[in-house]
Amino acid sequence: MLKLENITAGYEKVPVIQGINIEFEKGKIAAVIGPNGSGKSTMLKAIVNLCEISQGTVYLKGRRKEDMGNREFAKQVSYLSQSHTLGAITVGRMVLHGRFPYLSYPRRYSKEDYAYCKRAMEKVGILPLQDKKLEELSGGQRQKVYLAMALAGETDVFLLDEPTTYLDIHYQLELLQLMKQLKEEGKTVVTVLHDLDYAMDVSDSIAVMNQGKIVKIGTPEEIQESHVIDEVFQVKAQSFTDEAGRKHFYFEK
Ligand SMILES: Nc1ncnc2c1ncn2[C@@H]1O[C@H](COP(=O)(O)OP(=O)(O)OP(=O)(O)O)[C@@H](O)[C@H]1O
Repeated sequence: MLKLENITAGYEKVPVIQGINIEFEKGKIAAVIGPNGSGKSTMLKAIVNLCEISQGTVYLKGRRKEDMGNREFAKQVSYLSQSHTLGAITVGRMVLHGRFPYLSYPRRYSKEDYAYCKRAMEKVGILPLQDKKLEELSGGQRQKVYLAMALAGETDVFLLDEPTTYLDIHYQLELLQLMKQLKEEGKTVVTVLHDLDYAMDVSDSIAVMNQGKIVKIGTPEEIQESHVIDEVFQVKAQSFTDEAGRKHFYFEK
């Protein structure tokens, strides 16, 4: 579905990620894990033109990204950023931005656009907040607004950079459920996660990054067995299996 071939990318001509080769499949959830500064966000940003690609090619459904218009690409790939700018804008208007790639002259949102936004706000439980201004919301509520904006695009691919940030434990679990639901709908989900338990639980595959490179790609089981987590995070990972048969991690230095 989405393929990165030999991607080198960074900021102001300084490469941050190098030689990235990975394919994200339809109807699968891929988690990206790695230490702070290892290049996880940069990899997602490279896909959506938020940093400079100096080498390599991004393919979407077999087509080179540079052969597609930005708008066409944005109709198929949405991106939830780790950091957000705040404007004096209502929740409803913000979520409508997710429909931006679909706007054509005279740049008026259609009934369909409003319906998609309503559905997205319902999915993340923020419909009652739609007339509130973003600046009046808590961090977690805002995170849900940006998530709804990403969902409103009804794209085939979702790139989510640390989507659980600011969310309380209840909504973190709801978000994992939402990702699984997107997968059931045949969507491709790529998510940067710091919580390794969540990454193991939700994903079909895990890419481990360190110092700008992907050092391992595998199923959660393969990653668990490989000791790569110990190496890149410089910890000793221990695990136990709960009564429901789920494996949990804890770490020692
Ligand atoms: N806008 C930018 N301009 C210059 N350098 C940047 C910029 N954004 C990130 N970097 C650098 O790129 C490197 C990788 O950062 P990136 O945000 O991709 O890492 P990350 O793995 O997502 O980290 P974290 O887990 O802390 O979010 C870091 O050294 C960072 O300082």
